[in-house]
Amino acid sequence: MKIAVLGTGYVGLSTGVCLSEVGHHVICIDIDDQKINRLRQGISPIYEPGLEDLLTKNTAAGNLQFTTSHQEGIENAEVIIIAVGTPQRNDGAADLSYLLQAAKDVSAHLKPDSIVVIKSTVPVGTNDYVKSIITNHTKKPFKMVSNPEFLRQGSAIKDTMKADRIIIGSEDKEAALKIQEMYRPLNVPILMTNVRSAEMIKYASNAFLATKISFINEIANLCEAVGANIIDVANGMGKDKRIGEAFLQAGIGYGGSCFPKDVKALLHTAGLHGVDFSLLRETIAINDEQQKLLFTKACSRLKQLKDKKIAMLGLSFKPETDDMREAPSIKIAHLLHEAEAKVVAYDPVAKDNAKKILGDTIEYASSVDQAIENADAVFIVTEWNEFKQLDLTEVTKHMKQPIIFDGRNCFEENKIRACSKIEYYPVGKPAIVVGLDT
Ligand SMILES: NC(=O)c1ccc[n+]([C@@H]2O[C@H](COP(=O)([O-])OP(=O)(O)OC[C@H]3O[C@@H](n4cnc5c(N)ncnc54)[C@H](O)[C@@H]3O)[C@@H](O)[C@H]2O)c1
Ligand SMILES: O=c1ccn([C@@H]2O[C@H](COP(=O)(O)OP(=O)(O)O[C@H]3O[C@H](CO)[C@@H](O)[C@H](O)[C@H]3O)[C@@H](O)[C@H]2O)c(=O)[nH]1
Repeated sequence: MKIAVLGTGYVGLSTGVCLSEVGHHVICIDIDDQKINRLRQGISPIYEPGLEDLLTKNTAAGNLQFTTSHQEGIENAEVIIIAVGTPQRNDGAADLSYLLQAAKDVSAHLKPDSIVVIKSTVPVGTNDYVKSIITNHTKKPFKMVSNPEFLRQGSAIKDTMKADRIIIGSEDKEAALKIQEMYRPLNVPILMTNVRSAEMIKYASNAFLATKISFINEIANLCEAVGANIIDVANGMGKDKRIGEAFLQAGIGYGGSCFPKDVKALLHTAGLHGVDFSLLRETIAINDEQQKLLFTKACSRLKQLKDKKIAMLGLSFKPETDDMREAPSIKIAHLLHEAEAKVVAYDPVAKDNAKKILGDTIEYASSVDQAIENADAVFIVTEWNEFKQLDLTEVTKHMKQPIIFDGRNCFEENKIRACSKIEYYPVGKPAIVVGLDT
């Protein structure tokens, strides 16, 4: 099938690369010529495991092309997938300006009877709105399908190739069957719905997962207060199939380009329809507080943060990505900066993106060793494998005071107790102090 993808971000690029891998002819279009130039050279503009290999392989095989020309990309395509950004507006609603421009770009070059697929996350009713825009800009017949995306950053290729489900929402059976055909080689479950249900499934899924995280974080805070252990509690809860083990990792809150904005957008949609979705307000409020947890604990333990050296391990919003959008590290860095602490951060891949947001609010180390040298405390912000594998005896030896605030519960108790001197503060579990009087 000849497919055009608009937008070579996390979603568009992963989708384009995977559809080419299963034998389709894909042309990816972006307005960012620097991205397209890099992609043409086989260089991925984002850090995403496995992406570059498939990119190089399918470009060489002739299945995958890149262009900045909407005409070149769209005029021969049977299926046009829109995967442009829908960021958050100041009032919490989704900003649809990129999408509406993309719709105009599509209508200018549409081949008759092609199918326009909206993969971007869009509020209920947006597909109908986009359909009216395209109809107003072209006389050619076309069909529309809503096909929201559920991949996670850091595992985008795996999530696309082995998706739990694909949602195809359309009022046009022929168009839905064609998109089903497009995905058939992936051999994953496909669910057909109407357009508005498809749009809602995306927001409901993200809001549910975000709420699950806020719920487990509140349980973790309660565990600390009553002397329970969140790891055992989450494990015990997760064994119940009705609850499930996934997304019960307590920590310093959710971040990223999706949960924060999508929960707010759903709340905004509810408000527009007179529904008071107070649960979502609480999900957001709990998350905002949880992101301050390490800072609050450090203030209480160290009393005065002024001129203290804090080593921040991890900047990206989760491991295996260089994405800094809504990363908890941003709030933590600002709080520490306001308290006049000296922050030295290390992240295996997110340093360049972090610099664009945090500038010289913090210093950037090029290794864990450099960050922790002579530190008064370590904050573990992102659970990169590199950090989970650290030898805590070595780490604490190089610190001024062996104090670790672990926002992602990276270490087993025996590893901590093997240290001769350490103060270790996890989330939702009792602190561990070895070899020190506190
Ligand atoms: N990032 C994720 O993990 C994820 C997962 C599922 C769904 N989503 C949703 O998918 C959508 C895209 O997210 P993303 O993270 O990939 O975005 P992104 O910001 O990484 O990429 C969007 C790309 O679209 C390009 N673009 C903008 N207007 C264009 C146009 N008119 N023609 C061609 N290209 C254009 C931009 O230059 C940019 O490269 C959003 O709606 C998001 O909510 C994201
Ligand atoms: O048990 C958990 C799981 C996740 N997180 C945090 O939640 C955030 C989001 O993580 P994750 O969902 O793994 O990454 P995303 O790439 O943001 O993916 C989410 O957002 C995407 C965009 O809509 C959806 O497609 C995915 O299905 C959805 O999981 C991160 O900050 C994680 O640290 C936790 O704190 N505890």
